[in-house]
Amino acid sequence: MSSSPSSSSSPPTVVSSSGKVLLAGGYLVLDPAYPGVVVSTSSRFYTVIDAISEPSAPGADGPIQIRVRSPQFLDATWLYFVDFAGPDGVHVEQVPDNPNGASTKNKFVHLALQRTLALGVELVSAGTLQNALGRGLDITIVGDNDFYSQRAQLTAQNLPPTLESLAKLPPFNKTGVTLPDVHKTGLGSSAALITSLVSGLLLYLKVIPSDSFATEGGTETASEGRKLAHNLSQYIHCLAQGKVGSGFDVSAAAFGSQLYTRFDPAVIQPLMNDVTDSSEQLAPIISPSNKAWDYRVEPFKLPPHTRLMLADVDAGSDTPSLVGKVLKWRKENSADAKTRWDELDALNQKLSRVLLRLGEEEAKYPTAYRKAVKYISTIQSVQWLANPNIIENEKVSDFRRVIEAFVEVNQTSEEIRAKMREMGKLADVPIEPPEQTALLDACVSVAGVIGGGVPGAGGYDAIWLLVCDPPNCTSEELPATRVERVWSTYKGLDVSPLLAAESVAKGVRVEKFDDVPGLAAIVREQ
Ligand SMILES: Nc1ncnc2c1ncn2[C@@H]1O[C@H](COP(=O)(O)OP(=O)(O)O)[C@@H](O)[C@H]1O
Ligand SMILES: C[C@@](O)(CCOP(=O)(O)OP(=O)(O)O)CC(=O)O
Repeated sequence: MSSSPSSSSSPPTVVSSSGKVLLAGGYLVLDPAYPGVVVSTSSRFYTVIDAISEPSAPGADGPIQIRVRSPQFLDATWLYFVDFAGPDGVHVEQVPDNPNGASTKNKFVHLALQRTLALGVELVSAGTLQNALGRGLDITIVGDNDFYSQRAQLTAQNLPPTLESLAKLPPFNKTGVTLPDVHKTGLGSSAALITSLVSGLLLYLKVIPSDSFATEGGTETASEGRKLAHNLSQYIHCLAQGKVGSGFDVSAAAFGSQLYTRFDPAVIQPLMNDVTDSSEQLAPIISPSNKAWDYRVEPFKLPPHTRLMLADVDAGSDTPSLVGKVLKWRKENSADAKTRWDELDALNQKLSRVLLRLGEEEAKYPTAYRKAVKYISTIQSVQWLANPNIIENEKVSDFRRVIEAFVEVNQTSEEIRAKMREMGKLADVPIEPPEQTALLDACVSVAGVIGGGVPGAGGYDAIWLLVCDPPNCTSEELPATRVERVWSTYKGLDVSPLLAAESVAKGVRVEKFDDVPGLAAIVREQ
């Protein structure tokens, strides 16, 4: 913006939300009968909201302005005027952000501003909201590097595609391209973006209490403010995407890792008309007290001393076209599809149960658990129970039971892969295409690798692995190092690791501006 007003001196509001990986339950999770195993990632989206403190021209009393910038991209500044005078409560209109009158559009950002302010008017009144907005807002949105492919940046710096190289890149690295041209890695950028922006606005404008994100995610424990932010984000995300997906990505961004059961899309149907100023009231529908929000978020997390590894595979698949074909096959073969989905669901649930059980084992028998992880971390999974000596250890039963549970994770994830491949063949969809099968087989046979698969809809996008991560090991001893070696020398596909691990924080989190490495620098640069 050419005449950008300066920002206030108090620290800005910073709200982040996590990315997602659907470990198990792809396609099935579109149906409320089947839960999905969702892991939220340490890679996050950050929304930074600051007040505009001075009039744009001395003495001028201009309109309320909201400027949104995504400094990782070219041509990514959007300026909006907010008007409370019209008949519709609140109107948010994009205006050119430079004297030439040219500016790109961002439907996701525009709808997030428009619908969040509209809900705010209903919940706290137009006057209160106007006061909270003051002269306007300066908003910066950034995503951790993992959300976008860093291949070009690594090549430009002559760095190999390894975790070590990725760690050397500056935080919130510039992509050098416009948003439509960026290569996404599949961590759910739009869901994380919407959830952090909506949550940040609700908090900044005091539509929800300041401690809304102090409690953890999960439908039992989450605050009403977190649930409101989730419901509103689900609605805006569906509207911006022009479709209602299962919503597991927004749920991961809001609540963190979980077993997710989708909501009935009928709840938001009355609001799905894409008119900027709809006369339909949002609050009665979006409110967490609306019983029609029937999603379920059950606790889930990966076992201790294991590590999620993700890799982006530089080929890419179009999720909506895969989904369309699988759902068509399901419709045309309903009896067979039901049997197969029920079988897959039983395996998905078995996987989540045994992963959770491992967490309980660690809590009860930390020493035996640690020893078991250390032991299997140097051996291929097929050999984990092969050595008869492991039953001669002292504390034999705890130690062996932990190993057996890891074997069950391994076998179940392999069975899920097989069933997904079968479904892919029947529906004529490359859910786990042969190139991905070869890559996964190579990875899963590495010593200390517990299991793996293609996340979400599958295709040529990415792979996930769960590997042992025993404490007090040198990097050479770690399974992750061996996996990285496989990836970096792999010939069949171009495999590039992502830095993300499982998020320790559950979904939306309030951040301290100066504590997030690289955030202040990118926000302050103009
Ligand atoms: N850093 C960002 N800043 C602003 N908008 C973004 C950013 N990243 C993604 N988006 C929005 O999300 C849209 C991409 O959405 P979508 O194609 O659904 O991606 P995904 O599969 O990652 O969720 C972009 O067109 C843009 O509107
Ligand atoms: C098929 C699905 O169940 C899972 C798709 O998961 P992905 O992680 O593949 O999704 P994208 O972020 O759109 O690439 C569709 C859904 O649940 O919405």
